[in-house]
Amino acid sequence: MKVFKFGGASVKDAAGVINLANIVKKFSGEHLLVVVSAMGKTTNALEKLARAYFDQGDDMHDIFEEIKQYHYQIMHELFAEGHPVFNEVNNTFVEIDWMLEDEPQDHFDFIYDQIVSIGELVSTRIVDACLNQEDIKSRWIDVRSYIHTDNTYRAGQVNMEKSCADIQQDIPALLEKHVVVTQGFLGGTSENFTTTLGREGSDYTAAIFAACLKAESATIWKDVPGVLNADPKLFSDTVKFDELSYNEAIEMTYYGATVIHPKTIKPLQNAGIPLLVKPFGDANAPGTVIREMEYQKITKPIVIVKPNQILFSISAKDYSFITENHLSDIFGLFAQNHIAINTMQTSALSFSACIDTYDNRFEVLLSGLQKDFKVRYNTGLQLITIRHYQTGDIQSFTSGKTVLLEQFSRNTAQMVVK
Ligand SMILES: Nc1ncnc2c1ncn2[C@@H]1O[C@H](COP(=O)(O)OP(=O)(O)O)[C@@H](O)[C@H]1O
Ligand SMILES: N[C@@H](CC(=O)OP(=O)(O)O)C(=O)O
Repeated sequence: MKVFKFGGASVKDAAGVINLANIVKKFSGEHLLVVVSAMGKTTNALEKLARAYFDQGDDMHDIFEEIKQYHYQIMHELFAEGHPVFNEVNNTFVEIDWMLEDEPQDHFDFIYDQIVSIGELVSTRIVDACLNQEDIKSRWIDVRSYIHTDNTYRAGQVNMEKSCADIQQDIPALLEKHVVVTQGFLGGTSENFTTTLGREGSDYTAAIFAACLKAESATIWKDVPGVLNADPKLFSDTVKFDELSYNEAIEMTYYGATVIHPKTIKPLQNAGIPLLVKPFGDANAPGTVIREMEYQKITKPIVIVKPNQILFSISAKDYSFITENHLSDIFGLFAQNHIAINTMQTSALSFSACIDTYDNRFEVLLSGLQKDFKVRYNTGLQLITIRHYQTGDIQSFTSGKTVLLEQFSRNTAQMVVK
């Protein structure tokens, strides 16, 4: 069997949904499980809705209306009046309408997950209905009954053992007769609440299903020809990799290459399943195969630009050295606030750490650090990572920018720049 994952860009309009159905048709002899994300930029819009509801903003009904109209427009292009999918989608939207009628009682992350998750619940109803309309026998399943997480809302931690047990129990029989369609990015807690796995987490969902079902491969269909040496939205002279080792792919995604969610590779590597990254605009194109490779010679540097970075400089208040005890306290605070460090450096008197811009967690971390340390920080920075660099490469990426921190290992150069 194979697992396919279609992201927001591939189902951003009615033509995208039809294109998905045509790709699935090409694989009609195969057992297929299809993971789908929310349509287009729906998750961003739902994030705005969650924030507006939590803050009781005047615009919350307008934001939701726009989300509904976007989906209805696509549905009207795909289905005749009275098709049962209109009811299914309405029922999902109505749950949020009811929620918006009352004032928020729960914490933001919980509310976020209950609202944002409808993007995938609705997109999969539409894809499932379209496949059936195109004479592909499709079956919609609710992923929240299969991907079991703890209750860390917005960053659900997956219980692989429990998830795999349920996936293995039910899905193979369904695949005998149907293309199975399910939601990326979502999970369910033991109390039956909805969680999300972190932004862009649908790739990870596909990897979990592939690993549990011992798939022959997982394919993520993208708006790019495959994995390139840099983001084509930022650089014009990119080259595609025909093949990439799991190791290189993990390093790229860890440093911020957004083409694949960072958690995707591990379950696939552990199960020895290749990950194919292919263009949804040309289903016959080879794309990139990510697999186990003893050695890979990379001749063109890989460049990853991570925006919205904050650089901390932390020093003791009494001018003492940064000791291992200080470091232990500092790392403890980062861990308590679930904040990952993207790159770091120590000197005699200070410890520097570069992190993503998280909404409210940054303030909590800052006030924790300020109790015992002198803290300075810069926001709005970029972290540039260059893998397999030549010395001459660095200058071209930093010219005209102020370099606030730089670090070089044999393979990897990193610069935090303004
Ligand atoms: N190294 C890279 N190779 C290819 N694409 C990249 C790379 N780094 C970043 N990207 C970006 O990833 C995008 C595809 O991922 P994404 O937008 O998350 O797709 P989807 O939401 O449809 O799954 C591309 O449009 C491209 O801008
Ligand atoms: N819809 C979610 C999950 C996801 O993975 O989306 P995409 O596949 O479009 O990146 C998000 O935007 O974060």
